[in-house]
Amino acid sequence: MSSHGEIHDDVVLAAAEVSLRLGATQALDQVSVAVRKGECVAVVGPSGCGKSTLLHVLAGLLRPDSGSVAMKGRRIDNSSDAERSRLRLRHFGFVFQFGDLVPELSLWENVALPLRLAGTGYQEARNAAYLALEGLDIADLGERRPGQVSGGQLQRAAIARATAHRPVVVFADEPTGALDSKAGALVLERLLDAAASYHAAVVLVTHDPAIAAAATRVVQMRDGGLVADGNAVVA
Ligand SMILES: Nc1ncnc2c1ncn2[C@@H]1O[C@H](COP(=O)(O)OP(=O)(O)OP(=O)(O)O)[C@@H](O)[C@H]1O
Repeated sequence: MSSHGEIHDDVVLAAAEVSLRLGATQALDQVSVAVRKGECVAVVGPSGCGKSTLLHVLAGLLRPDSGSVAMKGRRIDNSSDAERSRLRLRHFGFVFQFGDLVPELSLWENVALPLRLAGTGYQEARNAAYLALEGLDIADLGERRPGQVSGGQLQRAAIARATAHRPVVVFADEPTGALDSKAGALVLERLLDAAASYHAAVVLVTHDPAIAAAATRVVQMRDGGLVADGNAVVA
């Protein structure tokens, strides 16, 4: 039995005392954090404090040097690269600042891509993609390529792609960074709505206090460690 066995059922993702050295930097130092179903955890702190590294470790993109990461009580940090890729495709969604949609594919094909890679059939993936685009009010742009839509529409397509397969956790690293604050708040609202519609948890890295205020919980980092973990003041 892992050390996560006793954790409450609502915990979908838990890091226990994770440490990771990157080059000469102790990027993570004994960090423990649990993410519960349906909550939005904002990870904040000064540049270089380890926010993105924590997100990457929680998402199974990086392996910690020590400590453990578990999804729904099952260790993921010590599984093979192939297993972690499969897990990410099926159970996690990602939204990054500089959107990484494939330029040669239409928006709906981009949204369907994680589903197709996870083995979903063409028609089912297409339907799920259009449903997600519909939810973000851009179904009419489904046939366009990323180069043929605005920045805000691109962000919405990225949210559709991150949520169409109904992941357990959506990871967002500065998802609103390239937008002005009004557009940024709207994008975040859409992300939280999309996640809330099926109780997905959101782990959000941001340097923007206004964005963090929309989260249900704020985790503050400094020098690779957590310095605060508590409820956000909801504006
Ligand atoms: N591949 C790497 N090799 C060496 N050091 C790294 C590497 N990646 C990150 N670091 C260092 O690890 C620390 C944590 O980086 P990380 O990107 O997690 O910080 P962050 O809080 O997300 O920063 P920012 O807000 O500026 O994006 C930083 O000091 C960074 O310079």
